[in-house]
Amino acid sequence: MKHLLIYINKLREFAGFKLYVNLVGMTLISFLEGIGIFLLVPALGLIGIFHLDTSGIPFVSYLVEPLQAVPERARLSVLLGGFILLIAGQALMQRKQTNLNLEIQHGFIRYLRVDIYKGLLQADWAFFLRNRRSDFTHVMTNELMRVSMSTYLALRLITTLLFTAVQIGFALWLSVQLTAMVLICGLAVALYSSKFIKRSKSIGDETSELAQNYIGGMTDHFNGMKDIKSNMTEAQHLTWFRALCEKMETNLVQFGKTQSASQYVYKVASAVLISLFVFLSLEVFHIPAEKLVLIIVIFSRLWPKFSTLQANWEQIAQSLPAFKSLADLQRDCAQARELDDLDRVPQGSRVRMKQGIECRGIHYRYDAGGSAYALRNINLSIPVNSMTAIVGKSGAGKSTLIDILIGLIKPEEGEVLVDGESLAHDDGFSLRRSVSYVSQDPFLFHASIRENLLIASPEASEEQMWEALEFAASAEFVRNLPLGLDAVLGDRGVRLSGGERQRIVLARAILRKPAILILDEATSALDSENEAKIQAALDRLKGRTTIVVIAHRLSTIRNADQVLVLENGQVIQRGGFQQLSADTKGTFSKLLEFQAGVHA
Ligand SMILES: Nc1ncnc2c1ncn2[C@@H]1O[C@H](COP(=O)(O)OP(=O)(O)OP(=O)(O)O)[C@@H](O)[C@H]1O
Repeated sequence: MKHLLIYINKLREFAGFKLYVNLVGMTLISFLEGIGIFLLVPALGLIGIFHLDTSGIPFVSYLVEPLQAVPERARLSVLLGGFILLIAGQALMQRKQTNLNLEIQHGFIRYLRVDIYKGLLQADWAFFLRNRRSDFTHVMTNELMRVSMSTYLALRLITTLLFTAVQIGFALWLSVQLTAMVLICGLAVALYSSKFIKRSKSIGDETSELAQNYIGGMTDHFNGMKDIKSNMTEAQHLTWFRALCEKMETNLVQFGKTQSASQYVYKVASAVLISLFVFLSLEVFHIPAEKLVLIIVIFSRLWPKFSTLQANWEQIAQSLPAFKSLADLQRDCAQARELDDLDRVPQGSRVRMKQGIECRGIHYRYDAGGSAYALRNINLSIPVNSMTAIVGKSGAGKSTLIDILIGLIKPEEGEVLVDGESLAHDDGFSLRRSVSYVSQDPFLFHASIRENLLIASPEASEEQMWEALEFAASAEFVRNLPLGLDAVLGDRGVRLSGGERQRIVLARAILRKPAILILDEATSALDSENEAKIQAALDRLKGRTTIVVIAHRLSTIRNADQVLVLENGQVIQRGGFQQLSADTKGTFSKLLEFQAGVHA
């Protein structure tokens, strides 16, 4: 419930005045709808179609008596004309209100989408390390739709309640005894039906879990389609998918059945109640026929409202887990927020490094309570415009060190300094803005090469793009593509070879004119010829840009000014390439020897 209130409040914040207009409109329409029928029966009686005495009925006689001033022959036409006007007015209001409804509902969905996406973008990298990506997709699609629909439904529920209260007021005016009796019966049915609400909530929990598994599974399967096809595990995946779909089907059918069961209870109760009601009115309370007709009219309109209230409430109860998922995600994003004002980021300043970057006493654990340190007491310096190579076995901590260097994750102990100054909050971003980072698993969008390049530097000219492609030894193959720069790459660049992908990503990194270029295994998929070309290009960059390279293939770092050897999260050796190769007892020369043996 707490979470439902949060989103009702958000809807109020988003829609403001429009929402109140809409709520009043909804109540008014229900009221007019009720009044039309409410007046028609006694009015027909008044003009002599029925023999009803309306003088004793409050409100009704007051409203329809002016009809008596109309000549008798014209009464029916005037009455029906008035009825048409009332309904037409109500239909017009309904149309306006439906349009306003649409605007508010879809606007609210857009508002939530942007709000959540913005929250995710503002969160730090550690947050993404802790969470499964497909869960974000799940929350932003299934759960968000359930939340926006049910928030709105909750507001409609309030207007239905209002309308119901007005109707009850009329009914009480007409007969306290009979109204009290109907209310007590209604309450008894509502109490009995509370089990349907509980059941809806637990079905909703399962709906959320199944939808989460569905999106998670789909994402994994489509990302791993090459593995599925090459290992021929299609049948196992189909079995998993079929079982999940069956559970989803059962879950939705169960919810539908719960709703129809509660509607059934209301329908049966309504028949029993009306019969009892008519019997008591005529046989016990001796209520006049015209009052009885009115009360029947009122309750025949009121009772469906009770069952609508029940159905809406079940729908909301079924969505409560979605409210919780959305609220939890927004809360977690807010707790992990590193960027306050997203719109400021692109215009932010870049660092002008004069001396270099330094790490002092850095410690880092992925699991804060655990004993495994990914980095332990790291002390190093990276001089400006030099080339530093970081080497070490798999799992030594190389990528973690890079993440700390560029401020993606914060060290548990120790600090990173730029030109001797600790990275204060905003300076951390100015450093990141000055870095071009090519990761082990570079990312290309399903768009043209041009769009992929421009995402890094929207202002770049055609000439600059070709220069960058030339640098990354990719100009030739791009020129040979039928559409050149406008060739579309496919999901994550799937239409290119691994080496071609790496070269495009490298070109994108260079196009940004970074102060610091970080290459994490960025040339691992290249053949010797293209790797040599990139080596030459990096050599030309030396002295103008600070370059940090992580490489398993040690031949690629021959020209590095400094080599840092990591093992178990610690720097165990440092020095120039030749110096470390000459130290025959050191780890570096052993790594070199091993690679020479492998490649011999
Ligand atoms: N997201 C993560 N959550 C938990 N532990 C992690 C995570 N990423 C890395 N680690 C652990 O931290 C340690 C250092 O990992 P890191 O990726 O920095 O090594 P690496 O030297 O870059 O390895 P590789 O050469 O294989 O890429 C490893 O023990 C790894 O298992």
